[in-house]
Amino acid sequence: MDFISTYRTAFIAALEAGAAILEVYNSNEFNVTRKSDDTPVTLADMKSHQIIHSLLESTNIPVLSEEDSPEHQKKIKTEGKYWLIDPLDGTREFISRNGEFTVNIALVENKQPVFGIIYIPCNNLLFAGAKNQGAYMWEEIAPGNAPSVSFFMSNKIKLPLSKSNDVLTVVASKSHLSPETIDFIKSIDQKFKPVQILQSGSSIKFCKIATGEADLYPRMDSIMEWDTAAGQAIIEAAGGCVLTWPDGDTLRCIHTDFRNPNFLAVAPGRECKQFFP
Ligand SMILES: Nc1ncnc2c1ncn2[C@@H]1O[C@H](COP(=O)(O)O)[C@@H](OP(=O)(O)O)[C@H]1O
Ligand SMILES: [Mg+2]
Repeated sequence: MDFISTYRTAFIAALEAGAAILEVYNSNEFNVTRKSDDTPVTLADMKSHQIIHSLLESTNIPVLSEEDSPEHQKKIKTEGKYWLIDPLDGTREFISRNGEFTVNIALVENKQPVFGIIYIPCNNLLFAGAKNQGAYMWEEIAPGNAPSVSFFMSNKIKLPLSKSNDVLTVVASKSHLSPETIDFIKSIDQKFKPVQILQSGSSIKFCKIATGEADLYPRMDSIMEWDTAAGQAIIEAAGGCVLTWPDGDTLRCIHTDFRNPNFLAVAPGRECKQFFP
C-alpha cells in the first residue's frame, strides 16, 4: 500500500485535472476541434493535459500524454520509466454530456504499466492500483484538492468487490463498437449463456472489470496505449488480466505508434484461458 504516498503527486494531479475538466463541462465553452486523426479534442482535454504535465514534471520521470505533439511523443524514451497519461479519456462522452469520461495516469516501467489511477470526476470515484500492492477504489472523492495520505489509507475499498451473481457480464464501448467486437460477444453469448451486456464510455470499462461488476471487456479494434495503461495496471493489481487477442500475451507498451493490438480484459477470479481459442 506504499503506492499512495510514493505516487502522491499522481493522485494530486488526477484530482486537480478533474476539477479543471468539470469547470469546462459546467460551462458551454467546450471549444471542440479535430485532431489530425479526426478525433475530437476540447478545452478540457488541454487544461487537464497542462495540469498533469506540470505536476508530474516535478517527479523527474518523463511524461508522455495523448495531447503532446507527435514530435514530443517520439522524443520520450520508452525504454525505462515514464508517465503515460490520457488527460481526458472519453472525449466523445464528455461532448455528449453523459458523464462517462475519466482521467488516466499510468506509470510504465520496462514496457509494462506498474501503477495506474483512473478518476471519474462526475461520479467522485477514484481507482488506483500498483503491481504487487493491490488495487483499491475510493468513493466521494471530489475534484480539486487531494485528501491526505491517511484519509486515502483509512477510506480505501479493496478490489475486486464481492460478486453477487453468476451471470457472465460483458462490458463494451458506448461510442466505438467494432463488428469484430460484436462477433466476439455473440460467440461468448452462445458458449456461456446467460450473458449480460453493459456499455460504457472510456476507462470506466476497466474499472468495472477491476471491481468484478463485469467479467469481460473485449476490444477488437485498436485503441491507444494511453487509453489502456492505467486500466491494465489496476486490473492486474486486482488479480485480473489484460491479454492480446487472440494470442493471449500480456498487453505491453511496445508500439512505436502507441496503437494497441486487439485485447481482452478478464476480471479477477475468472479463468482467462476459457475465453481464448
Ligand atoms: N479505432 C480507434 N483508434 C484509436 N482510438 C480509438 C479508436 N476507437 C476509440 N478510440 C479511443 O478510445 C478511447 C475510449 O473510447 P471508448 O469510450 O470507445 O472506450 C477514446 O479516447 P479519447 O477520448 O481519449 O480520445 C477514443 O478516442
Ligand atoms: Mg484523451
